[in-house]
Amino acid sequence: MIAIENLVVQFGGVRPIDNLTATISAPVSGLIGPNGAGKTTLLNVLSGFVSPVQGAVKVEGRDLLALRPLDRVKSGLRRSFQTEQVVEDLTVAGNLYAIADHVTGPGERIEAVEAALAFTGLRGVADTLGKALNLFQRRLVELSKCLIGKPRLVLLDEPAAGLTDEESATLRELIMRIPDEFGAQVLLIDHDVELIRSMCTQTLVLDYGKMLALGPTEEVLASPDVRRAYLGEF
Ligand SMILES: Nc1ncnc2c1ncn2[C@@H]1O[C@H](COP(=O)(O)OP(=O)(O)OP(=O)(O)O)[C@@H](O)[C@H]1O
Repeated sequence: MIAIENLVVQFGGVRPIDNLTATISAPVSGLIGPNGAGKTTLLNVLSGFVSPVQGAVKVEGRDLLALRPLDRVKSGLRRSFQTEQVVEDLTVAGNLYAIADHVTGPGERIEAVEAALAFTGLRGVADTLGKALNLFQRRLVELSKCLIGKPRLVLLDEPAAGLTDEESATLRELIMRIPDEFGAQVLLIDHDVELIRSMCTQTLVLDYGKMLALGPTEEVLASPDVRRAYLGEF
């Protein structure tokens, strides 16, 4: 469970997060909102790239903001980026070991990498260099990285961007299995409202850094305020 209280992020005169209070508890939750709504900034606060000027965030009751970014990772926070961050000159397995070295004990790293490769179906390309991968494989590497060690909270920033419908469906099925198989909560940003509808039982909608709606996804997407913010896009 992620409990956000009175959170404010300020960049000069811009407030990408403007006094946000929200509790996100579903196993797979969505974070949506128009461009510039503050979605990525919120993920940046959770992962430690951005420090808020005010407010608190608790994850499973623990004060997240008191932890340094690496300690957040060690405590189970994982994150993927809009632009995937695969290291081109490392193999797929090498990319995963680079994470495992920080988050698993010496006796656990091989098992952790193998489990992630098996889950995402990347075992067959474990020895392939990052630069030889297609976009789908790169997105799967990103997801695999999030599953190394003992993830507790997985933050995904547009994980299916640029994928075909078929690839997106495969990725979606994998993400939906994460809570049961890895015991982690998932929070994902996406502009594809149908993807959010099909995956997320709970959705938070941001608009200009404020909460526009939070609740069961179907109810949230039916809200006139939310539909207005999207200017009839869905
Ligand atoms: N480092 C920064 N310095 C100044 N302003 C920033 C910075 N990062 C983000 N912003 C501004 O904060 C606001 C929210 O940006 P953010 O990237 O969080 O939105 P978003 O909802 O993720 O948008 P998108 O859907 O386009 O990715 C925008 O107005 C953006 O220009």
